[in-house]
Amino acid sequence: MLAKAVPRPCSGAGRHGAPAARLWSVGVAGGPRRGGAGGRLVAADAGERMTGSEAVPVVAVAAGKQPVNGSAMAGIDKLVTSTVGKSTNVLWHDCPIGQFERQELLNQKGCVVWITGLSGSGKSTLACALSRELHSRGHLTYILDGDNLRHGLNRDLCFEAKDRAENIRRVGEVAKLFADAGLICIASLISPYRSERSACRKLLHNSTFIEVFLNVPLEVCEARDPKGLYKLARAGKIKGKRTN
Ligand SMILES: Nc1ncnc2c1ncn2[C@@H]1O[C@H](COP(=O)(O)OS(=O)(=O)O)[C@@H](OP(=O)(O)O)[C@H]1O
Ligand SMILES: Nc1ncnc2c1ncn2[C@@H]1O[C@H](COP(=O)(O)OP(=O)(O)O)[C@@H](O)[C@H]1O
Repeated sequence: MLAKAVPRPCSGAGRHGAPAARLWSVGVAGGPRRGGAGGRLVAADAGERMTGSEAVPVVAVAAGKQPVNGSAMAGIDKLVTSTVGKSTNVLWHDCPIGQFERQELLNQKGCVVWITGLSGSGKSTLACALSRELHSRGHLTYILDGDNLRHGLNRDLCFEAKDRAENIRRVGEVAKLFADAGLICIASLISPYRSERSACRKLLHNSTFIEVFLNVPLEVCEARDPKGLYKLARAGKIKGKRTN
């Protein structure tokens, strides 16, 4: 069923000429949907459109400038920016079209099916079969396959432990975005570290996270060895194929 939602602009919206103080309030850390590490900006009057001049303060604050009394920014009582990782002065922008509205549009719930297992255990095959089946039932899916992602997003990573951990972290973040978009996201990567998989599960606190372990014995995977990786590993020609 299609959503009843009328298209509305994103956060920080306000009627042209209206005092900016009406437009924003600092919201509710740990509110119902999501939030950054610090406080977050909530559109108090999000049904109205922001004009170019009103947009300046957000840009200015996002750039780390302080509001000045009597300036165009004087009406904004308080904008809270956060330091997140290596990024300073960043702001969380909310939009009235959120996960709920997108899910309504798609008539499905966003979630992540995370398939983990040894190389050759059948992750890609299962991901593809699941995607095909769900697609035939009218569900929108997207596969995040470890092999495929290493052709682009993760091409800078190798197979040392820290790179695998970063690989898993990035895929978790992308999976979170897909689930937030309302899709059924199927992630299929070796993801050998329990701690990293748990971190991904925690990231997905707004969506269902289903972990599927393909419990296929090493000997079976090695006998399949479709890419010849086990052979190379046994010959000492590649490293880092251990899981723990
Ligand atoms: N050590 C090493 N050297 C070379 N190639 C390797 C190595 N480990 C994995 N692979 C191949 O990379 C594919 C993707 O791995 P992943 O990103 O899923 O691995 S991980 O989650 O980061 O551990 C992975 O895909 P699958 O075989 O489909 O699992 C392998 O083909
Ligand atoms: N359930 C299964 N039974 C037997 N062979 C399988 C099964 N699933 C996958 N395979 C085969 O195993 C090999 C590895 O499968 P693949 O999906 O590429 O594994 P992974 O993505 O885990 O590396 C392929 O040749 C595939 O056809």
